[in-house]
Amino acid sequence: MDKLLIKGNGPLNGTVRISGAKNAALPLLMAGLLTEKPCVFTNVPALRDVRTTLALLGQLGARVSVEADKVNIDASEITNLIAPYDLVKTMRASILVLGPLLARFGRAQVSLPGGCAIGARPVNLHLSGLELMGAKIEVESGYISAHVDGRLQGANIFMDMVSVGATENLMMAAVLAEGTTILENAAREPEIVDLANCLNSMGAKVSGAGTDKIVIQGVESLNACHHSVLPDRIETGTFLVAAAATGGKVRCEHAAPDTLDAVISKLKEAGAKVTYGDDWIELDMQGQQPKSVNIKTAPHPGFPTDMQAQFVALNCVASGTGVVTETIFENRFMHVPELQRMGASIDLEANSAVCRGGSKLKGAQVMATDLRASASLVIAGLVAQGETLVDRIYHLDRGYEQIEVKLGGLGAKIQRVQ
Ligand SMILES: CC(=O)N[C@H]1[C@@H](OP(=O)(O)OP(=O)(O)OC[C@H]2O[C@@H](n3ccc(=O)[nH]c3=O)[C@H](O)[C@@H]2O)O[C@H](CO)[C@@H](O)[C@@H]1O
Ligand SMILES: C=C(OP(=O)(O)O)C(=O)O
Repeated sequence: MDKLLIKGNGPLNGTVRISGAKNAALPLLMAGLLTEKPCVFTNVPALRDVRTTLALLGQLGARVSVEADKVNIDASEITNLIAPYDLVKTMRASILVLGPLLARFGRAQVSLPGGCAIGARPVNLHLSGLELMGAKIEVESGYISAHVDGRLQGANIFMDMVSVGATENLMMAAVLAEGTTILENAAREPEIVDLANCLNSMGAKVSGAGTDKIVIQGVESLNACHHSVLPDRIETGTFLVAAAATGGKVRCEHAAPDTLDAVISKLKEAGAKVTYGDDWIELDMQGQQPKSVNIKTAPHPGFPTDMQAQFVALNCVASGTGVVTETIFENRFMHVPELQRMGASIDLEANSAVCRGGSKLKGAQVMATDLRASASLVIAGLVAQGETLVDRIYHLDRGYEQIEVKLGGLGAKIQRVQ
């Protein structure tokens, strides 16, 4: 099993190219199921989750080809409407085939994703929304079986929690439904706007994406698409935090700074100089020790839960005490015991991590437990004295494209080992 070996060696410096966003690419690729016309996606990141998605689409009968960062999907001949446990268990976003398959073919069977390390992550909002659109749904033997007589029907759907995945699934179902669907209390993440833009380029009628009320007028069929995936705001934020933690200066290119307001504001509060243009962002820590910041995660435009672990690592080496509160997932502090193994001073109190800064971290063997927890251990390893060995980096490979190569380009001493 691959591991990362990191030798803490001072400030990161240089320029890094940001990849397309995992969380935009996965729903976009699933949207390829909505049409029999060819779909071409560019700026698709080379990630384990993307490979899983393409395997899933292939298993359903779609023809898929990949040339560098370009993915072609031809879903004209779907032969199978079952998303099996083996694939769904490795990637929860597999649930996003449900809306498109049901909308286009009137039935689908998808394995229940089940819980995962960061929380229970139920899919009740996905299912109740589809039921309001006329789907009959049964959950049996670990599978969701859904069917609809005729077409899905537009509906008024109020989601009592803000869910990115449910908003995406229901939006994809609604584009081919008969009549108008209104999604209220919708998630407002930039990846939802990217999906809506892509669907509209295929002939869908979606308005309001990026607000909490999305209105979708169903159409009978969708056209081909050619869409470039939004840059990854979480990958960008991770490199910026790594630069801040090491006292360095890093410029991220092919980025989307307008998706990073909450993160930029916290980096500035930590003492970093942050500058940006349309598609680049640069952080300069000017050799200074960062200051601890308080953070509370929230749905967009609040502070993203996917950046929480990286800021816990930053707070550990900053000056002062910072309180990091997680409000989205009930078990998203698994990086804390691993950071403690490296000498971090953190107390867990309910859903908050009280991070006492100023720790001199020491390299250790640590275990990645989920995607962003892994990123926080890598950041800690870059700052720690001596060698850090991060085990189980298959989590990291789900969401970061060649992180060791990109960090190496910024001067880090990091290598993938067996
Ligand atoms: C592939 C992808 O885009 N993943 C992102 C997506 O995950 P995902 O779409 O799974 O996350 P959600 O926004 O759905 O989850 C938010 C909260 O709602 C709860 N919930 C969700 C659905 C539901 O039917 N019932 C329910 O109770 C979840 O357990 C969680 O507590 O948004 C999360 C929150 O920004 C991010 O951390 C993930 O990186
Ligand atoms: C939690 C994440 O992803 P997923 O929803 O794919 O598990 C993440 O990207 O941090």
